[in-house]
Amino acid sequence: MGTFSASGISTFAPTLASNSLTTVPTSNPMTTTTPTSSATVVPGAIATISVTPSSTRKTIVVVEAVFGGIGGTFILVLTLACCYKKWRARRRRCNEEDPAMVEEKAHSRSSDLMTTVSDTPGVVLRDSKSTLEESVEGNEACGHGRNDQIPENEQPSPSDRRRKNAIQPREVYEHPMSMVLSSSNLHFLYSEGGRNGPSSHLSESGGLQPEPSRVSKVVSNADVEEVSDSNDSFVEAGDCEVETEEREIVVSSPAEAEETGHGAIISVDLGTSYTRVGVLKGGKIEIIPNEFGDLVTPSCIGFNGDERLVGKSAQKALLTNPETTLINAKRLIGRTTDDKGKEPESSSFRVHNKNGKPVVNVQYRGGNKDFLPEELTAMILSSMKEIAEAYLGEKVTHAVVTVPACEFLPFIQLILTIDNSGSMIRGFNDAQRQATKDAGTIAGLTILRLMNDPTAAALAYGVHQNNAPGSKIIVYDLGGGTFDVSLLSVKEDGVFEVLGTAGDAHLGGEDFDERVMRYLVEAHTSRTGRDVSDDSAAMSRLKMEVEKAKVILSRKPSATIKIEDFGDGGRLVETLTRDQFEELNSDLFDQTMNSVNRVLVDAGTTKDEVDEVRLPKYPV
Ligand SMILES: Nc1ncnc2c1ncn2[C@@H]1O[C@H](COP(=O)(O)OP(=O)(O)OP(=O)(O)O)[C@@H](O)[C@H]1O
Repeated sequence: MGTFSASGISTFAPTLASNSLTTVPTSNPMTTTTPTSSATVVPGAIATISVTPSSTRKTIVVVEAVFGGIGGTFILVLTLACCYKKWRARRRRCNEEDPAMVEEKAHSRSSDLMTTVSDTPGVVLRDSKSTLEESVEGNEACGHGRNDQIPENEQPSPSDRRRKNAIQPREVYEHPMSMVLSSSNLHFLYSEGGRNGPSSHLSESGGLQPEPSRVSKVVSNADVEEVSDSNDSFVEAGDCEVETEEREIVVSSPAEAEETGHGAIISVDLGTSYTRVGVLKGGKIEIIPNEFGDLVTPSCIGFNGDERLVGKSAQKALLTNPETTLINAKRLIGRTTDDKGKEPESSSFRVHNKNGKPVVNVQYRGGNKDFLPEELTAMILSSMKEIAEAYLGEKVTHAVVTVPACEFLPFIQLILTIDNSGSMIRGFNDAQRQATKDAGTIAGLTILRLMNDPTAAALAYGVHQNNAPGSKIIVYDLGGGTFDVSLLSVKEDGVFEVLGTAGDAHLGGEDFDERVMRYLVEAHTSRTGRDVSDDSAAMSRLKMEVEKAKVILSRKPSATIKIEDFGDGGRLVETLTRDQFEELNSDLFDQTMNSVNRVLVDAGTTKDEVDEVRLPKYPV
C-alpha cells in the first residue's frame, strides 16, 4: 500500500490547490518525459489525456490519411465500434476482481442471502483499527510514525506555508491491510465500474437487495467459494454482451471459512518495498510480526552461497552483496522485456531477457541461476506463509493478495495513446495479475482474491464509516513502486462507491529516492572528482540512507546523509532540504496530479466538490 507521509502531503496539497483540476500541466522544467496534452484536438476530452504531442500528431495524421472521405468515416466508425466493444469486454474482466463497493452495515437490512456483520466477528472494524494504531505506536522508533507526534517547533518548510486553499488531507493511521484481512470475511459487493467506477445500482439499493437478474453470482453464507478466477460477470448472448452490474456477494465468517476447509486465510499486502501479512484471529484482525518482531518485511530477496534470504536479513545483505540481493521484484512481475526504460536504475542485480520475459540472474548453490519475477515474488509470499504458519501453528493454504489497481483508459484516451503505450490499462494488467496468482501457486497458496490497492486503502481508512453520506473523498496512495488514486463517494448505510481510479504502476517512492540519489552522486562527483555510480556497494548504501532521509523530511525541514565508506574509502556528507527534495521530484508529483485530474474529470467531479483527501500513513 502506498504511503507518502508529510513530504508527500506537503507537496501534494499545494499542487492540488494551485493546479486547476480540469487541466493538465503542460510543461515542467524537470520533465523530460512528462506527457503533455493538446487541448486543441478535442477540447475538453483531451484536457486530461496524457499523450506526447508527437504521438498525438502521428495518430491524427494516420487517422486522416487512412480514414479520409465519407467511406473512410464509415470505416472509422465501424473500427471504433469494434475497438470499443473489445475495450468494454476487457474492462469488465479487469474490474472483475475489484470489490469496488463494500457493505459494512449489513445487519440493518440483511437479506436472505446475507449474514449480518454482527454475526461475523471478524468484521469489527474498530477492533482492527485499534490493533493497527497500536502497531503504529510501536513503530515510532523506525521513523515511520504518526504525524501528530511531530514536535510543535518543527515547522513546515516555507513552500508549505505558501500553500493556501489546498484540500487539507487528514491524517490516517490505519493501514489498508486491515480491510484486506477482512476481505474474506466481509460482505463484498462487487460492481462494474460506471465510467470508471461502479454502477449506481448498488448504492441505490443500499447494497443489500441486489436484483437477482443483475447478479451474476451469489455466494451465500452457506456456500463460500473461491472467487478469484470467476469470469462470469457478463454473459455472451450471440454477439451481444449482456452486462451484469453486480458480480459477487461473498459472505463468510471465520467459522464458515473453516467449513470450507480453507483454514485460516491470510492476507498479504504485497508491496514493492515492504510486505505485510495478517490474519483474522479471535474476532480481530492481526498483522503478524515476523521473526524480528516487525510488522512489515522488506520485499527483499538475497542469495548467499546455498542460502536464500528474504526480508530484513536480505536487506542487510544488500550492503555487502548487492549483486545477489534483489529488490523490487514486483516491478518486473508480468512484464515483458520490451516494457523497459520505466524502472529506477538503482537495482544492482542483473536482469536479462529469456523468451521475452525479464529474468534475474544470480549466483546460487554453486551455479548461475535464472529466476522469473513470479518465482521471486513466490519467495516473498512463501516467507509470509511461513510467518503466518509459525504464528498460527497451523498450515496456511489460502490468501488474499493486494495488487495495484487496474485502470482502464477511457476509450478516447486509449485511441489517442495507442501508439504511445499500446496498452489499455494502467496499473496492473492481466499478465501482471496472472503472474501474481502464479507466484501464489508456486508458494503453495491459493489466491482467493486479488484486491486492488486503493479499494483496500479506502476500506482501511474507514471511508464508508467515518464520512457523511454524500461526501466525496480522494484516496491518494503513493507506495514504494506504484501509485493509485481513487475518488470515492460515500453513500447511505456505510456503502461507498468508487467513482474512478487511476494510477501508475511505474511510479512510487523508489523513483523519488532515485532522483535524490542521482543528485547526490552528481554533487559528490563534482566536489571530489570521484564518480561512485558504478560501485554497487556504495549505491546500495546510498539508497538506504536516501530512503531514511526522505522519511525524515516528512517530519523535518532538512536531513543529513552521512556515509563513511562511500567508494574508494571516501565519505559522503550532504544535507538535503525538503524544498530541494520537492524540486528534484516536482515532475513526479505532477505525474501523480495528472492521475488525480484524470479521476476527477472521468467522474465529472470538480476539485471544489472534493471534501477530503486521504493520504495513507505508513506504520512500519
Ligand atoms: N514517513 C514517510 N515519508 C515518506 N515516505 C515514506 C514514509 N514512510 C515510508 N515511505 C516510503 O513509502 C514507500 C513504501 O510504502 P509502502 O510500504 O506503502 O509501499 P509498498 O506497499 O511497498 O509499495 P507498493 O504499494 O507501491 O507496491 C517507500 O518508498 C518508503 O520509502
